[in-house]
Amino acid sequence: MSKLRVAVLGAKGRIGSEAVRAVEAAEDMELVAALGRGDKLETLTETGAQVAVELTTPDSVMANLEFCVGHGIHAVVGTTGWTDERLARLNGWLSAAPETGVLIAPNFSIGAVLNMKFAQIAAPYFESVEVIELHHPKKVDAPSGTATRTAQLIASARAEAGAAPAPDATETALDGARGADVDGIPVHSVRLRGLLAHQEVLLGGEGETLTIRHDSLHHSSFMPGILLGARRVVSTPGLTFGLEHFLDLN
Ligand SMILES: NC(=O)C1=CN([C@@H]2O[C@H](COP(=O)(O)OP(=O)(O)OC[C@H]3O[C@@H](n4cnc5c(N)ncnc54)[C@H](OP(=O)(O)O)[C@@H]3O)[C@@H](O)[C@H]2O)C=CC1
Ligand SMILES: O=C(O)C1=N[C@H](C(=O)O)C[C@H](O)C1
Repeated sequence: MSKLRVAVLGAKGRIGSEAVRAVEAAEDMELVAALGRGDKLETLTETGAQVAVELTTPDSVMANLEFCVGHGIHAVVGTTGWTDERLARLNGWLSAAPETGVLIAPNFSIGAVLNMKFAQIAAPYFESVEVIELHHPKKVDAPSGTATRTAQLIASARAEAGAAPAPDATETALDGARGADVDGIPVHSVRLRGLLAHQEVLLGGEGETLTIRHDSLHHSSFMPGILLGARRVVSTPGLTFGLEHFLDLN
């Protein structure tokens, strides 16, 4: 059986360098390109890449995806910074390339995907819900893509169930004291040396609390999800948002 031809974009970065090693170690894959900033995207077509694993930065991801989709190269994307406007642009490119697949995964680790799923299930049953994400201090953005997605999923689960908005402070002495507001859910970001990627969803009701916590302790936690994404995206045209769709969790 021929091997899946995979390229990594952002190959010198924290997660990209780990992805290079994971693809090289996968028996059913061949690493055909490992690109850093400034490297030519044409390498992807020259090397016959079938899947590009995109692990760069929010300022680079759109140009990379425009090239990939425009050349029929499937993409597995971990890079953050997704807005409705960016998703609409990506969907526009995909509509002109109906056989091409793109997976955007806010988080590739199974524990983080389950953290989001469990939070979604629990959210309607508690009066109060808040998200705390904790990351290494070199992380480029805040809040994390995972926390933003978690809050969106929580908010839609609560809206569907007809849950009332959580009670909140009527006054704050300092801006930011209640975190960022993502669809009505407070999201708090901690940046701390020694950490990698962590998230707590705190839920509170009458006389009880529930805490759903996940810890990524090493970038290896993201690798099975990236490899699964690469294997599945080639037969999944269009945009898939969230690894849970490839884990059949929905
Ligand atoms: N979905 C998930 O599970 C995960 C997602 N992430 C996300 O992945 C992204 C990268 O994170 P991280 O590895 O920590 O960041 P790093 O800054 O360590 O890595 C990003 C790398 O991409 C390079 N780069 C920038 N632009 C381009 C380009 N146009 N082509 C090729 N390479 C480029 C950077 O080069 P230079 O240094 O020269 O700018 C850098 O080497 C972030 O958005 C992060 O949030 C991270 C972990 C897990
Ligand atoms: O930058 C990181 O490190 C991570 N980024 C992703 C995010 O923003 O959610 C995934 C994970 O949290 C690690």
